[in-house]
Amino acid sequence: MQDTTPAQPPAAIEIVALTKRYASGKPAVDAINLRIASGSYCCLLGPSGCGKSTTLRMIAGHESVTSGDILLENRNITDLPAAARGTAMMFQSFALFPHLSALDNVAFSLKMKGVAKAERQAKARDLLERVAMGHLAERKPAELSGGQQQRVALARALITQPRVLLLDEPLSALDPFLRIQMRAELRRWQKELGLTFIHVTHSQEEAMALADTMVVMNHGVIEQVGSPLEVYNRPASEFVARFMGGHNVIDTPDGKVGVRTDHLQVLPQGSPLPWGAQHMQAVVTDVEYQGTYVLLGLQKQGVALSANATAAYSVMVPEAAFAAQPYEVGQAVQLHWTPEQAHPLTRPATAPAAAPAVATATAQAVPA
Ligand SMILES: Nc1ncnc2c1ncn2[C@@H]1O[C@H](COP(=O)(O)OP(=O)(O)OP(=O)(O)O)[C@@H](O)[C@H]1O
Repeated sequence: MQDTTPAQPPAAIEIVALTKRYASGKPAVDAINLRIASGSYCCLLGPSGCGKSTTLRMIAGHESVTSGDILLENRNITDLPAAARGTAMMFQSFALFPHLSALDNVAFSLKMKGVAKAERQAKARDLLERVAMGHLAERKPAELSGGQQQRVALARALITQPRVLLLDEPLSALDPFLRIQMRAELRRWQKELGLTFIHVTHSQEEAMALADTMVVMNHGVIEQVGSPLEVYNRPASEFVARFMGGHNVIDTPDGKVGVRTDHLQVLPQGSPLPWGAQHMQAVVTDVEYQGTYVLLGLQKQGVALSANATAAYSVMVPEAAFAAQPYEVGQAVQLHWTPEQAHPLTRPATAPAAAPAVATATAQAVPA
């Protein structure tokens, strides 16, 4: 019989039951399974201490593995030294040598390998040209802007011709404006080079902007793997819904559900509800003007409000709708939503993932 199963894109990295235990107690990374498609941009995302950097360092070979396996294009690299893996790492601070020119920084690893000066400098110059830094090749890092240093760091990582580029918070040293600009450059480089990028970040916004696939981690386990659209629209757990932001977690008789702040609707008390709508009574606790919309903070009716209490629910009301029907702090209202807009949150916030099948991180577009 013919096999009609769609072929999976080849995996650049496959992680099988990978565990890291630093000391007794809960592992920093707890038996995670993950498959990262070749040529994709994958972001490992999660709060501080969730195990994302440890995972990246184990892939890089900068951290030993307690148990489990790491495969790069079907080659088991778990116990190989970092330089023999086919990966390269780009760090948060770029880690450029301050006393070396951009050219010598890029050529450095070839020098360590004993490559002749003319050859290594030609390769380094070629890579600096590729990242539009050829004209600044003789400058020292201190004479370069943050964005230029990042380009040098990228060229330096690429000179070893890695199959997979690992990026540990590569944008966090940049100011907010430059961060957004360099984010776009990283994305463009990844597509142009056709390499697999694995990028660690704690920023939801950064991961959403960059990733083909987001891997959301918490307490050493993977909570969810999916495209930014899938993760944002269908958070799998209460943790993911709260961590991604823009969602309300609502207790219903059938369990907790997630409803986006722009999908939750508000009506004055006593107004007729749309047919089939699910609803609850609430009190307005905050009214914030945000330009194109007004953000209402609300609390379930009957819950005592203290001065420092944060709103339990948020609703985005378009500016024009708020002008037509304004709301005030202290006002009793009805919140409603359609069943289609409510996504069941299957797991409690801190429970470890159920025994996972190998989660697959697929590319949306795999450049040649
Ligand atoms: N060298 C180490 N020795 C002992 N514990 C460590 C070590 N490195 C990390 N840990 C612990 O392992 C857990 C995961 O750390 P990890 O650095 O991977 O988290 P992270 O998600 O990258 O956090 P951050 O965003 O703060 O860097 C944390 O509880 C951390 O304290």
